[in-house]
Amino acid sequence: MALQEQGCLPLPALGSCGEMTAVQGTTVRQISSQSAGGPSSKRPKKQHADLALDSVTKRLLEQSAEAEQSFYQMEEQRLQAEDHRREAKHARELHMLQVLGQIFSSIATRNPVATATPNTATALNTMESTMQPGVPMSTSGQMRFGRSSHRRVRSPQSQAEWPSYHSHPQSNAGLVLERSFSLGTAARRGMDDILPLVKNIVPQLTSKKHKGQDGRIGIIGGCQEYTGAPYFAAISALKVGADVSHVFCAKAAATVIKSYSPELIVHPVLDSPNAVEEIEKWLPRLHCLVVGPGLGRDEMLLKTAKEVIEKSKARDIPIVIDADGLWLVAQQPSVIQGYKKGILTPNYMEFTQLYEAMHHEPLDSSDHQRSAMELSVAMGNLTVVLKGEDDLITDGKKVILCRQEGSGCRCGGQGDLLSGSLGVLAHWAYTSSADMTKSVNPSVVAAFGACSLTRQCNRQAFHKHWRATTTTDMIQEISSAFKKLFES
Ligand SMILES: NC(=O)C1=CN([C@@H]2O[C@H](COP(=O)(O)OP(=O)(O)OC[C@H]3O[C@@H](n4cnc5c(N)ncnc54)[C@H](OP(=O)(O)O)[C@@H]3O)[C@@H](O)[C@H]2O)[C@@H](O)CC1
Ligand SMILES: Nc1ncnc2c1ncn2[C@@H]1O[C@H](COP(=O)(O)OP(=O)(O)OP(=O)(O)O)[C@@H](O)[C@H]1O
Repeated sequence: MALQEQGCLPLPALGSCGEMTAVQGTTVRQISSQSAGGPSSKRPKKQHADLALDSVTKRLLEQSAEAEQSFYQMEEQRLQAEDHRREAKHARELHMLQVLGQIFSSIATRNPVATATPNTATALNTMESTMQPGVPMSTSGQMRFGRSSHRRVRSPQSQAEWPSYHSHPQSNAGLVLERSFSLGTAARRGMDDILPLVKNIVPQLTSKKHKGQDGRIGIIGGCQEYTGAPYFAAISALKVGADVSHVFCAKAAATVIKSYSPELIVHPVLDSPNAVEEIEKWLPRLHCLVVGPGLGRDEMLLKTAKEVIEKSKARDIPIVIDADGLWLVAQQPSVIQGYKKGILTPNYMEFTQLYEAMHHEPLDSSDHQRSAMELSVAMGNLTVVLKGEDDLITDGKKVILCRQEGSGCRCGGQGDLLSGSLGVLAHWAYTSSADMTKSVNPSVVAAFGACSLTRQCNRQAFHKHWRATTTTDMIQEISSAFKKLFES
């Protein structure tokens, strides 16, 4: 208004109105033709020109006001249309939720002792992918698929007990839902539920303990070709908080591994004729075994690894199997099949080999969760950690996703960091009371912790080193990543 009083036109109105520009053009022409007149007619012509200018300005102001008004009208109509569209979408989503609620209730009623079999799980996954979880239901952002469906279907008891999934038949049905939703928006919710359990298993640092009590970990691996992998696993175990880390490797690898770090205890025994006896001597002192990083595929080393696994099972310690150890399992599944404290950590390639070895048919790559559960069940409900864009953890009854943000840097050796860390966490999880893990499978809790930690290390190292990130850089981050995730 003030601008108009000063004779200035509102710019947006002028800019948005073609007619006005034309009027303005006329005005300019009129003014210039009038100012081209002779000196004798100066005064009357000037008065005439002033009058013309006044009327043109008035017209311009009127048109500007009209344009402004029509602009606001159009904007109001647009907003109304958007409101209608949003309301319709909201109503459709609500309807979908009601239908799903009914379906889930009927599943729970028809099958009160339902367990999360791969098939049910897959059916639910399919629904979930149709629902595109993660999309807010309303623009207010108050209601999201995972949470609202979850409220509708789970009984208060199962909700209170989650993630305890062995105790109550109804909680099993609720669990299936939890699982299906936990793969979407509530995957983060699932993470939120497991993370406190990982925190629970971390032992207190106290002056009352002696060396070794927080973990003595053994790594079976390291040969002529691969010295980095067992080192990464062993040093990661120490950095996570184990007190002692042993590496049982082939002679050719021992001096090299020792030279990387004085912290490690290195036994050059893996290719010696009495390898099993040499390693067996140490087993009573070990809390957990990690088999496979840098093991290679030499027949003799694999045979030794197999026998060491057998001896360790008899001692009831957790056994993490990674890398070439998984090759061994693919050849001879019985070596670990049915051993509840066994944890397999395949990457996708290793997973495919294992799956096909167990099922004698090609892997259906369209449903990783189902396949991972099937593999776990076929292995006797061993915990399987399928590493990838999301890490998928299952004991055949439930699937948990770890989506801790990592980075796009896939330097070799990250899996070794994971398996070494997992060794320590598995020891802590199995020596914690059931109360601490809320009766969740300790292997699952430990696996979730190790995956989160590895990914967080990857993220932190990547922030510092970008493309140059290596596993050594990630190992440097273990201390602060661990603190951030589990001690804050
Ligand atoms: N510094 C060291 O000492 C290190 C030693 N290490 C040790 O080396 C040993 C052998 O391990 P490994 O990495 O060569 O065997 P593995 O993982 O089967 O890859 C073989 C091929 O499979 C593929 N592939 C892999 N992942 C995939 C995926 N997600 N999705 C799809 N494809 C995938 C890919 O083939 P591509 O398709 O690229 O041709 C890859 O080349 C083992 O003992 C290990 O501990 C490592 O720990 C690294 C650090
Ligand atoms: N596409 C991905 N996006 C994000 N993180 C990933 C991705 N793939 C793997 N990771 C992470 O990297 C870690 C190691 O997985 P990876 O598949 O590299 O194992 P690996 O091949 O056995 O490793 P290694 O090189 O030690 O043999 C896992 O914790 C996983 O979370």
